[in-house]
Amino acid sequence: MTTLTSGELGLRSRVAQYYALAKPRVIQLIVFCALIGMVLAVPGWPTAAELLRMAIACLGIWLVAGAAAAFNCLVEKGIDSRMKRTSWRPTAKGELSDRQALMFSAVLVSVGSLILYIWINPLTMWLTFATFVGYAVIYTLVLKPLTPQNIVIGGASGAMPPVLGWAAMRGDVGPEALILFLIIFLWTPPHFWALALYRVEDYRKAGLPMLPVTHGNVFTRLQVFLYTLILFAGCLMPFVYGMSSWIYLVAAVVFSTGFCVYGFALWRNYSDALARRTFRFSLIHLSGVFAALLVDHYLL
Ligand code: HEM
Ligand SMILES: CC(C)=CCC/C(C)=C/CC/C(C)=C/COP(=O)(O)OP(=O)(O)O
Repeated sequence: MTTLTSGELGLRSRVAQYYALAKPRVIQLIVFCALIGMVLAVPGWPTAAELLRMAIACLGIWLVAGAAAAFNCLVEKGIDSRMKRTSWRPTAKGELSDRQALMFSAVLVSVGSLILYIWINPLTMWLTFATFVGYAVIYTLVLKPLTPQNIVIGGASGAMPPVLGWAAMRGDVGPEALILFLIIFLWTPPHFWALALYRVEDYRKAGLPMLPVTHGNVFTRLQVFLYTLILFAGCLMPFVYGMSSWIYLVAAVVFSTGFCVYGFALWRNYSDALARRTFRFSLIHLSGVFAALLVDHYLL
């Protein structure tokens, strides 16, 4: 067994702190959605060159998205330190200084943008950079402290990954990519408000105007349910438009029915535990729907 010196241990925990700043779990799903955009943009099985292009584009998007997350952690260190869920973040705890977080974000966004510009195409680079600005500046700095519709408007940034993926492979923005954008855009409010319902005290303490804080629990539950219904319709679009076949349709109906059932149950009979399960199901829903697009693309 090898024993680590205190220097090596220090380095490991430093790396872990920077890694945490990039919100790796959220970014994983973001990059997965971008990858599906790439997969659908290439008819049939990809060649080795296309696979390499997908890998490079995923890396570039991962880096820029990580930079956006790190910038968010820096700007919100005060808010994060007041919320139970986020008080552990290295920026909130003062383990990483403002300068370190800013440098980290600047390096990631620069390297990621350069990768996209040189090896993918300028359109993907600019769209990804606009997404960075949308989340890091418009959502985090302007919308989040301003209006309970913050996550609806800001959700446009989170919905961009399939568009970025499509642009990386085709060099344009096709209607198929916009349909995938619509799905994530409609998915974001029930995803976030389910969480905000059981974290309402955190948001109240932090002074953020999230919907359950400004409009209360009952109104937010109704919004979650209504959005799951519109999302159901949105998830049918890939089939209706002819991009996907019955395999996708079956999966989309099953996952979206599940989400509507959660939305309905939460609306009628609230508990924090059910809101937590609804939030967790939102992640299963989006991962499942996008995985179904992938399976459908290669099987039929
Ligand atoms: C404005 C849009 C969004 C907001 C406000 C939002 C908000 C949140 C929040 C507050 C959490 C933290 C949950 C926790 O710490 O317990 C979370 C988790 C998560 N979100 Fe979102 N989200 C948004 C968009 C997205 C998008 C577009 C994706 C992916 C495509 C995504 C994927 C995830 C994942 C995978 C987690 C779980 C992370 C974990 O387990 O640590 N979110 N989201
Ligand atoms: C370039 C590119 C593809 C960027 C993607 C943009 C991005 C990182 C979207 C993710 C959305 C997200 C992490 C929301 C968290 O909301 P929050 O900041 O309100 O959550 P918090 O309370 O956990 O900080």
